[in-house]
Amino acid sequence: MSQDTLAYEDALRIVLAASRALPAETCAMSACLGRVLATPIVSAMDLPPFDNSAMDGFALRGDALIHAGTELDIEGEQAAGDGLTQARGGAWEIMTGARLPDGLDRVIPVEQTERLSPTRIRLLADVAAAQNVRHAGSDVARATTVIRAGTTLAPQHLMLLASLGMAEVSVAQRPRVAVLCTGRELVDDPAQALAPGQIRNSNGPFLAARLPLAGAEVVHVETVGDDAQAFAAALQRALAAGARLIISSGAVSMGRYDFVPQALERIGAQTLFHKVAIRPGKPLLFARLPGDALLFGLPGNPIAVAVGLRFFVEPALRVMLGLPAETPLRMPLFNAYSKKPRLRFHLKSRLRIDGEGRLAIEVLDGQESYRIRPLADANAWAIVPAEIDALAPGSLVDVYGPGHLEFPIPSENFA
Ligand SMILES: Nc1nc2c(c(=O)[nH]1)N[C@H]1C(S)=C(S)[C@@H](COP(=O)(O)OP(=O)(O)OC[C@H]3O[C@@H](n4cnc5c(N)ncnc54)[C@H](O)[C@@H]3O)O[C@H]1N2
Ligand code: MOO
Repeated sequence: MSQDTLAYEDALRIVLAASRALPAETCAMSACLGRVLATPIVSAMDLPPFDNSAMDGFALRGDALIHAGTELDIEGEQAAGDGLTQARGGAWEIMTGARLPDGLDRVIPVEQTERLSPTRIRLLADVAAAQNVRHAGSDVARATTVIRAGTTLAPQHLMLLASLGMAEVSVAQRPRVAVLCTGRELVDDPAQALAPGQIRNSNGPFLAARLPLAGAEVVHVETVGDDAQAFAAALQRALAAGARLIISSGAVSMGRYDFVPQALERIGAQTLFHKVAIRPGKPLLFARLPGDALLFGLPGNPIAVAVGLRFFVEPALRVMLGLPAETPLRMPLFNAYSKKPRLRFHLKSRLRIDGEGRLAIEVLDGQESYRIRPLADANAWAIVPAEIDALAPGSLVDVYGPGHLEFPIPSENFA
């Protein structure tokens, strides 16, 4: 390994140190799905807001257990939505969710009663105090923290926010990101026929699709030829569009047209590292641009782009969003695996379940960084550290989901 090739852990440390948490902004409840909460949600009210019935039945009161066989007059009716009602005993016909009339303390379900006349019932079961009553504040008490800062808001959080009547929340600003694909072989327009030597741009659509799932906002996407000047001009357009993070693909390796390092030097960027002891994606470059935007120069091979995004850009996005470092899952390996020493491998993998519902991780065939078909079959990444050369089936490996906000979803059974 050449001296300027960093271990992944050292490179990651540099990425994390260069990344800054973004300030919070206010977001309407209707638009906050998937955003990261910046300030904890503290309930300003009780949930339920009032004592109410868990059953359709009759609300009663008593100082002790009311015994089966007791007969009571029906004094009134309370349906969901009915407001304040004062009761002085007797039986009140009540519906599920209806506010318990003041003065009553328990509910007997209608099927445990016998109707003696239109105005009188007999109880067919004992009724204890508080039975079938959902008390005010029993789910959420006023002034308690109900959603922690750093939570990625999902529909179940919106259920809670809606119940609390919250119109807006404070969320971390989304990192604004630009995607620049380099290479004069690239064709963006699907309607354009490929000339000899040309290929379609697949990194651009991949990055533009993955970044929003990772919590970022894509503000600029551009394809540029193999030309340092054109690249520098595209960088300026990306910055003008508000990007604070720029992801480029290609032109960071050893070829004659691998101009990204020189272009960065020319605009006065500070290269923080170039080349990491990983596969794929070894020639990955990380720089700070004048004005403090960050640039990840991802190697052009499509799987190097996917790995660069998942294991370098996404950890930076987590810092910007105020999220802690990820903890990988530990999973038994389904198949044996061996690799080249001294490089950390990021493997296209599939989380699978066996007949008993046990999880295992299968390293897929076709790990070369130009092969995109296995990525389409993958639902996870397995990591084999630099110092390990071979693993037997059943060995535990670190597993990451397809994106830092996504849990890997196991695919069909082995059999
Ligand atoms: N002499 C050496 N050659 C290479 C080395 C090396 O160490 N010494 N490293 C190899 C590795 S590893 C990688 S990864 C690549 C990275 O190269 P670049 O970042 O300079 O990328 P390009 O040469 O521009 O492209 C590589 C490959 O990817 C295709 N590509 C590029 N952009 C796209 C896109 N937007 N969509 C689809 N495919 C794309 C491009 O056509 C090339 O096939 O260098 C190795 N070489
Ligand atoms: O690191 Mo490169 O991505 O192996 O092909």
